[in-house]
Amino acid sequence: MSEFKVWTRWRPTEGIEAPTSEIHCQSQEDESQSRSRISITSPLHAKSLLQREQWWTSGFSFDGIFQPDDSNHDVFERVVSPAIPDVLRGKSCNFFAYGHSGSGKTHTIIGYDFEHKNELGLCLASAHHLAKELSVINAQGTVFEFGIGLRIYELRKNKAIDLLNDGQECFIREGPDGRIHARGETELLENGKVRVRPIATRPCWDFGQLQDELQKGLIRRRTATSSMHDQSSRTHAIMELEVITKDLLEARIQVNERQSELVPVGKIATDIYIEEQTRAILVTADGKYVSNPDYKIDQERIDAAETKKAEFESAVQNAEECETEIFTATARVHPCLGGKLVFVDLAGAEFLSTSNTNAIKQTPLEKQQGKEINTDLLALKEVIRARSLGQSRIPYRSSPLTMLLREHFEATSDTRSAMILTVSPSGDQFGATMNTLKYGDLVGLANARSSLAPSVGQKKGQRISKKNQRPPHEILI
Ligand SMILES: Nc1ncnc2c1ncn2[C@@H]1O[C@H](COP(=O)(O)OP(=O)(O)OP(=O)(O)O)[C@@H](O)[C@H]1O
Repeated sequence: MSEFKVWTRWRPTEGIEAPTSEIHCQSQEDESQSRSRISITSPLHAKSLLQREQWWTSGFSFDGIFQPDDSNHDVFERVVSPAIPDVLRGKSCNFFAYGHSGSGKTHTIIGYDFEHKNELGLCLASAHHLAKELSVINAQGTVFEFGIGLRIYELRKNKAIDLLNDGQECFIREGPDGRIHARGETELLENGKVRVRPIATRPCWDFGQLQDELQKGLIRRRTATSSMHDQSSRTHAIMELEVITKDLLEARIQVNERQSELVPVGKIATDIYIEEQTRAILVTADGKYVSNPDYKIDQERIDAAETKKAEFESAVQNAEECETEIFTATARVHPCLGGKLVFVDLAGAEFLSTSNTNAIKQTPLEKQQGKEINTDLLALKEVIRARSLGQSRIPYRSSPLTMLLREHFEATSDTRSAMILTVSPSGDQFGATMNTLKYGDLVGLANARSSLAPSVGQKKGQRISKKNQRPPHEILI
């Protein structure tokens, strides 16, 4: 069974945010389950809020709470570091950051200080750690050199924007094999060949190279101005780190080439079949379809086209087998090939609720975006819930986000994944902070089957944890 944890991270107040207007926060730990609940109260000056909007308490949904003085390194050590051995076993581990604009998602996932290793965000700290582990494996003199393949893309509606390939738009589709592919526009090549490129993978052979590529990709990340914030993250950004070798990347190029060659041949076979069937049918004056007595289907022509198509299908299959063989051969030396860390910076919490006070100011476009983001976030929660309940049917098809993440989720059996909710203690952000925590509460409760929480003080063995009694979030009860 895979493990999915939900963490909360409070960011410090910034210079202009007066400490007097901080959200009052308390946490309570259920030691039997090692889970915490959070209560927040709006600062007294927020008179504009309705009574029910001034106080909120969660269930025992959170696996841990990071305080404003916890460093990125502290977060990495507790959240991601335990997953690195899984990645080195060739597994996937997924990490989601969710929070409103300015709450600390970028600080948490990428970081702003690249000089001090303690301040690297989770993605870069993981890359640093992984690169070190791979260099140890490579130094053992194996015939394979392992590196990290980097992919960065963002999800806008039902399209993936490839940030390492000039922002190429990729369409998310389910293939005949039931797998989800994100592929670019169809390119027409010579000899009628057709090519559709997958999301680009940048091979990185050391940490410095990866850091450069990541920063270049993120510069392209779209941010848009909105009526609510100077800058708002309205898209989900996905960063994948995969253990690769040159041979693996080459084999994937070959699969893509063979698939490109198959497309026109497959189309010709389909066209010939349809043409023959159409000629063999007549439409009568009263609109009925009857067989055409003057035409005999040219079965030889259909068979010839199908035979050619089968040749090309077999070439695709051979190329796919070569890719599989690379995994088999590499696994004899080390199982790390294909291991992945996936970081998802989810679109902002300001778009979660359509009933919050900010929503009134939303433009029609922002409202539409809000609905789409809402669909994605709720679908994600349902997928996490269905997986934790061990259900046979997981609703991946409910949204483009879950379709796209399906492959990663499916590779996460018996591995560790987590969601980090980034929140601001600023009183002005109370509504957005509450929305973020509410979403984390839904995910956490859905995820923890047995932890439907009673109200405060109802259950023995629960007490306010001393370790959470740190400023600036004072204990109110
Ligand atoms: N835990 C933290 N410790 C110190 N500073 C932080 C922390 N979290 C956030 N900050 C600071 O707060 C500011 C906003 O953070 P950040 O840019 O990460 O927010 P964001 O959620 O990514 O916003 P957006 O969605 O608009 O891009 C930055 O100046 C960042 O350095």
